[in-house]
Amino acid sequence: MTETHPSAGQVALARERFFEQGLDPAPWIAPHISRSWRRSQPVAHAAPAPMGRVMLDERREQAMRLLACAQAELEGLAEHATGHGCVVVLTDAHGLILEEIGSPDFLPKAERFALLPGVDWSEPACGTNAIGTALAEREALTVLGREHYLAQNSALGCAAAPIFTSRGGIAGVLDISGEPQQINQHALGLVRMAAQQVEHRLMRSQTQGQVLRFHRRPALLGSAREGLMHVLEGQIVGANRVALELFGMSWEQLLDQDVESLLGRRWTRVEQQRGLLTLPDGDQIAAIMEGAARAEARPHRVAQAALPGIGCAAPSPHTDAVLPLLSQAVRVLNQGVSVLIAGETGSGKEVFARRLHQGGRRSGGPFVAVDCASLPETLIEAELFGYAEGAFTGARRRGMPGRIREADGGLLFLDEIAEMPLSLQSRLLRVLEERVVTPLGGGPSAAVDFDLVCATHADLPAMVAAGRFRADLMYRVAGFGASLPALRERTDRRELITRLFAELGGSGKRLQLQPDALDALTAYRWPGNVRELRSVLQTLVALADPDDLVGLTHLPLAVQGGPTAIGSNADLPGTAPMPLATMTRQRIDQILQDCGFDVAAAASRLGVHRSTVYRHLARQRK
Ligand SMILES: Nc1ncnc2c1ncn2[C@@H]1O[C@H](COP(=O)(O)OP(=O)(O)OP(=O)(O)O)[C@@H](O)[C@H]1O
Repeated sequence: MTETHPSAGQVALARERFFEQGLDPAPWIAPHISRSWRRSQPVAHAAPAPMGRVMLDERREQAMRLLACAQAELEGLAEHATGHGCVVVLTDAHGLILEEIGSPDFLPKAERFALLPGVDWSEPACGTNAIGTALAEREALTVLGREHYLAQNSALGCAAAPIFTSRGGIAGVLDISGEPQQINQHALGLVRMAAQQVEHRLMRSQTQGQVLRFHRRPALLGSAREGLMHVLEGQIVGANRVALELFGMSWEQLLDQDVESLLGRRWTRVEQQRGLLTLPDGDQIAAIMEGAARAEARPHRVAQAALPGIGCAAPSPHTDAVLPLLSQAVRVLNQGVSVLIAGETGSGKEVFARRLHQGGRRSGGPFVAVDCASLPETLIEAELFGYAEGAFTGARRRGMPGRIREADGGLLFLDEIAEMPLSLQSRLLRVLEERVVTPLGGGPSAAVDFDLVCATHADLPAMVAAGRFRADLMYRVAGFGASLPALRERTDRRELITRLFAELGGSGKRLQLQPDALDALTAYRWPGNVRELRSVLQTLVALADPDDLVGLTHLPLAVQGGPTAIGSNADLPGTAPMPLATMTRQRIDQILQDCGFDVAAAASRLGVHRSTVYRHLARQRK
């Protein structure tokens, strides 16, 4: 984008035409600003508030790979920002600020503008601004002074660039903000280049298949300016923007193509091959095919301060036994098939759903999660399908679009789908078939397009047999079944424990998990699965002093060994295996009793959500 900036007078004129006379501001202002003002018209004028610490930590955790890969650029840009009285900001794919560093002079002002971690700077939340508008326009741009939609931001100047995923989605946004006069073409160039670097690192951190690297100038192979294609099982599953430019193709045209038909046979299934690649225009350029995620391409280590609670945030997907299932599920989801995730409580169903979203074709769209179990039956209909103005007593005056409409263009995650009331199942099925939602209380219907992922820990076929779940809906939602192993069944649990211990602060405090402790942690049955594991590890890290050796005696008694270790029969009466569900129910009852029926305490000991315990109690009452 080339930018010749309008003068302050021109912007003032454009504002008057648009805000006071309701006219098109276009002749006086950059086209992206006028498009954005029009999109921003429903935005409220209140200052956005930051989300709570716990929620923000969750969002950071979800963006772990982005944070790890962007750390070096954040630090590099911070040097420039500090020198110019500015701050650097990294957001996630939805415009939520994850990180902010920079000039101590500007940080207090940034706080006044709510330019803070945990604040949503998407266009729907804040109107025209560099972060939200770069997300909406999918390009690097500046928004200066009164070009901001909200007058309260008119003393701010920002340059932002989107960071693209290798499938054309958006992973996040890098932004430099300061006084408007500090933000110029140079700042824009810097964030644009930094975003390209982050994209390069994100792609080089792929762990499966091969990566083909190429450039017209062999000397630039290995730099962030090289073209990259990610090849998995003979198909092109990812590419960076340089590759698209060199091949003159869009992501839609390039992705999922057969690598042999595009590049010729010699580039398939060979690693460490150097040679000449023929571009569509006939030019031959230098290329290297290599195995994905070579050691030097690992994401940067994230500084402890940058990511509280997670020491070395770069996940180590080599140790992730769930990855093959995830990549299968992404493939089918990308073909429009619904995915049903099954697994015990705490086994990571929601985490899996979020990873599906991140890896899928709609990663740039919203991820909308609805927990069907936590909503009362009377509210779930309105929550899902929305309602028209004044549809029922207590309804918001202006109506509500509903979660299904919010998921348009993205992914709808229906957690605990088995808890969906029978009366609503047919309505949901109709929406899934017709892709049209009609709000409660009438009003116009809206077309919707989203990918669907559901989760359950119930036995859906048994519920169908018992007449509690519609068979047609089950077939519709369970196009592909992804069954997550319980933690005690995971073959990679030793590596997972080691990694999580490091990520949850163990590496930041330089703690060493002793072999006897690791053995006991690996042998424990983990009825609350990864959730329980995380809570035990977090406690261990919190209680340890820097440089401590963490041994067997530091572990909770239950984990130290004995009755609940894998392979022990202590949970089982006689030698007959007990169904898992019964075992889990008995354990919840036991812990509830131990805790004097304090649900919060029992949930924390079990390592599950309080809602899981409430659901368990509700089931007993039926
Ligand atoms: N692979 C993983 N790495 C790190 N943390 C994980 C992983 N999988 C799950 N967790 C953590 O475990 C906890 C439970 O995960 P999640 O909510 O996805 O489980 P669930 O199966 O949906 O649980 P429930 O059935 O109770 O809703 C969360 O804190 C999550 O961050």
